[in-house]
Amino acid sequence: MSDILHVEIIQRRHSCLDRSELLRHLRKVAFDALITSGTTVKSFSDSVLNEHIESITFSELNNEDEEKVIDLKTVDMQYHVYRLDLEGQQTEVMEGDGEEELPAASHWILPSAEFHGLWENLIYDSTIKENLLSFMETTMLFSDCKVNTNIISWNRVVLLHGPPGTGKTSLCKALAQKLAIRLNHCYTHGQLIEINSHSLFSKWFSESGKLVLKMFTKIQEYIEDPQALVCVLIDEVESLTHARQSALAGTEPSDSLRVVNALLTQIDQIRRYPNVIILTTSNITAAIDLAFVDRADIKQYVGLPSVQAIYKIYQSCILELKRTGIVTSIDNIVPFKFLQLPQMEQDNTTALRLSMELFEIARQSEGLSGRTLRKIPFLAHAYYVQVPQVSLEDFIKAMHKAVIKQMAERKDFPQP
Ligand SMILES: Nc1ncnc2c1ncn2[C@@H]1O[C@H](COP(=O)(O)OP(=O)(O)OP(=O)(O)O)[C@@H](O)[C@H]1O
Repeated sequence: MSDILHVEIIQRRHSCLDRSELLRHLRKVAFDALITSGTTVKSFSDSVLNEHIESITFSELNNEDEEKVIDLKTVDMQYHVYRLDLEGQQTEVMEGDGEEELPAASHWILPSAEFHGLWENLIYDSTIKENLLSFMETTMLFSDCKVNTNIISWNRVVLLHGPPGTGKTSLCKALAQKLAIRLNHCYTHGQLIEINSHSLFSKWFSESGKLVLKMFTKIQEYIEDPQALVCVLIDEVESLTHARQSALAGTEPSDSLRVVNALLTQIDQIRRYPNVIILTTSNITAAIDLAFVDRADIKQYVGLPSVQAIYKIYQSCILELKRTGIVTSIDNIVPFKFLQLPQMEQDNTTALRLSMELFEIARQSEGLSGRTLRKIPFLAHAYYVQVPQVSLEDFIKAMHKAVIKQMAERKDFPQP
């Protein structure tokens, strides 16, 4: 069985070429026989491609191996042509009983420009991303082929849990976007609806389970379009448990129990549809309602990044600052796997020396969440650089100081 190489093609907005015509043309153009996985090509020697295509990205499904060189002749290429939606986030409001408007959910059409690159920029050591994607692809295949759910059962519910700031919400959004791209032979577009758990259990909302019903009636409208892949994201599902427990303990009106039950019933109803997936997250694993845990097929723990992942996150930040001209240097940070090679010990290039310094900073950053790590370069610049351009060497020094400061500040907020 040959490996699959996904070729994701973003068609320009003004392009009116139809998909098959575009692909026919693309197949005629000779690309380099060897390509590095993850490569994005933005300009082409062919004028038709330049006019109609914004970019092409080549990526292997199970490729955790950065810089892996792929021979295009040996792989099975799967093409995905799509356009990015520019509308961005829309807020769905519900009218409460007192006619006040409550923000109940956020809504995006997928693939959205807002989530472009999100998947690639989430960095984990394990194959979390790939496992989630193959799980979802199997789900969709089984639904498509109408596998009898009384014989083989699966839900369409994913639960990501773990400490705050580890990228769970972003991963759900990125997964929805990736599915909308990869499954675009089945669905013309995706709809992502992020249910606002806070407002769901707010005083106003919990006054009536009717608002939950109203919200799901709206979601149902999207589901009824068979050409749409509908992804429902429920963040912080532990608030659901909290609401149920408070209701049982009598500290909150029993109405909130009705809201929780209404929500669970609605989830059960919509997860039967072949074009629906439900993505949920929680920061407090122990507190998730069992009623909910049982519904999830995938319960994936998302933890704090390891040194290797931290190094890669920092590397991507530096690359971005180089792209934008803030960090100036001819040297590049060496990919993590090359740092480990024995022959590197004899190599004393500036790039290697700086990369080893970055590795040391990564080591000192262990324990920080992905959210904090992505702020370090900003803090480094704001506190210790303060000029429009800086050399890579000085910037790495500034990052080191920023990490030391961050670690010292954390001591003021001891974690339980
Ligand atoms: N492993 C990671 N790789 C790259 N970036 C990450 C990683 N983890 C978190 N981030 C970045 O941190 C930010 C916060 O992520 P996100 O809000 O998705 O986390 P979360 O786990 O849902 O947090 P919370 O539970 O507090 O809502 C995002 O901008 C994301 O890019």
